[in-house]
Amino acid sequence: MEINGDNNIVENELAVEEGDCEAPILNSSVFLDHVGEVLLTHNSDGFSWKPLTSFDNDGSSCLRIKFSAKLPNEIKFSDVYAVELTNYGSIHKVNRTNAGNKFLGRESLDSEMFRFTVHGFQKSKTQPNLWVLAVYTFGHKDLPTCEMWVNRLNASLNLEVGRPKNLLVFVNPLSGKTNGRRTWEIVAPIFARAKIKTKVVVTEKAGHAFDVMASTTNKELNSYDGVIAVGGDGLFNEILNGYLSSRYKAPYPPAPSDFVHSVWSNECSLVHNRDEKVAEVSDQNDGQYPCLPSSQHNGSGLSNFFQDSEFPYPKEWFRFGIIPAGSTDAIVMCTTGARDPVTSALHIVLGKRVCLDIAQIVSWRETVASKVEPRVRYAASFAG
Ligand SMILES: Nc1ncnc2c1ncn2[C@@H]1O[C@H](COP(=O)(O)OP(=O)(O)OP(=O)(O)O)[C@@H](O)[C@H]1O
Repeated sequence: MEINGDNNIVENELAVEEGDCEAPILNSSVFLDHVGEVLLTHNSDGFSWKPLTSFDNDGSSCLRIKFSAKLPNEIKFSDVYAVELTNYGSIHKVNRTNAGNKFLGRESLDSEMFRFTVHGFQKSKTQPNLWVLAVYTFGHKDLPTCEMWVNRLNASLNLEVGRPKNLLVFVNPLSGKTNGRRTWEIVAPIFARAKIKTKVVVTEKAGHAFDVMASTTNKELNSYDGVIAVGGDGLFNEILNGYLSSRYKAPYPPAPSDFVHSVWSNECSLVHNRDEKVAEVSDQNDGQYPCLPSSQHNGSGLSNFFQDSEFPYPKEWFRFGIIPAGSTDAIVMCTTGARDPVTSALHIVLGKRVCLDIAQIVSWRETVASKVEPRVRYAASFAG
């Protein structure tokens, strides 16, 4: 490790393995707010720091040690969502004084300097599914040093894959107890810091999000990395249904009349009440699907999904997110495991994802003109 006399950055070329094409490890002596002077090190997958002032060895006789030990001293880039230069200002340093006195072992000193801030999260100790914002502010007397760290850390963040850059956000102002707008105001700064562009649509009535999703052109939809619901389960389902209603091309299962006809012609055992149009397969056929007309049943139908030439599979994944503001929020309990808007926002900006199974539910209804028409709904399952 090298630190020059002025505490400026020194590239530690020796730390780079031969043939390693990653950026060389970078070390700097900087000040970490509320901790003091540290040696900050940029690694291949994150950064870490070590206090530069000596501490008592036993780790128990000085409050300062206890204080420092509470903080993590290594952060992975996968857990960081923004790095920014902050204004010139105070850094609180902790200076050890009265070393022999364990109750007076710390003194806080403020210094003015240039600063940069790293935004990440920490898991709550009591509820690991709950993520809380963590902010690390570093300071140095030279602006170029801070700028260099910001550039270097941002360059590493840019290598993180799967993070969204542009999102369509629906806010239901009436969700829960009219929580939607307030919830969005709480989490919007997280998206802004992460430099994620958001187009926000505040819904005006039931069905608004469905209509927007169904009528948005595929070209416009392609410009987004995903769609976020700030609301409850109802809003999420509306978005999902609006998205799929005009785009999903799977064939429907047979109408009850086709089903009954097919079953009779195949002489399958069936209990059928013509009046109620209910068909039930006997035990003998449990777990099979023998009575579907072959013309209508072509497996899952997934091969037809998104084969619309206007909607070529644009991205490997089109994502749906939910920031809970509703009255039950069952979906987030299955995804993040915490009914907390900040946790959800962090999952989204960091590009975390879970697989989503979609079930198509078709029910048949008879119209006034005695025509049987399908009524199609989609439901998401997060079982994985
Ligand atoms: N501006 C609006 N005015 C009235 N209804 C709306 C509006 N925006 C969305 N909705 C409808 O409100 C329904 C419920 O919304 P949401 O799921 O966000 O909140 P919620 O309080 O959790 O409700 P629920 O428990 O019924 O799901 C949605 O299905 C949607 O159709």
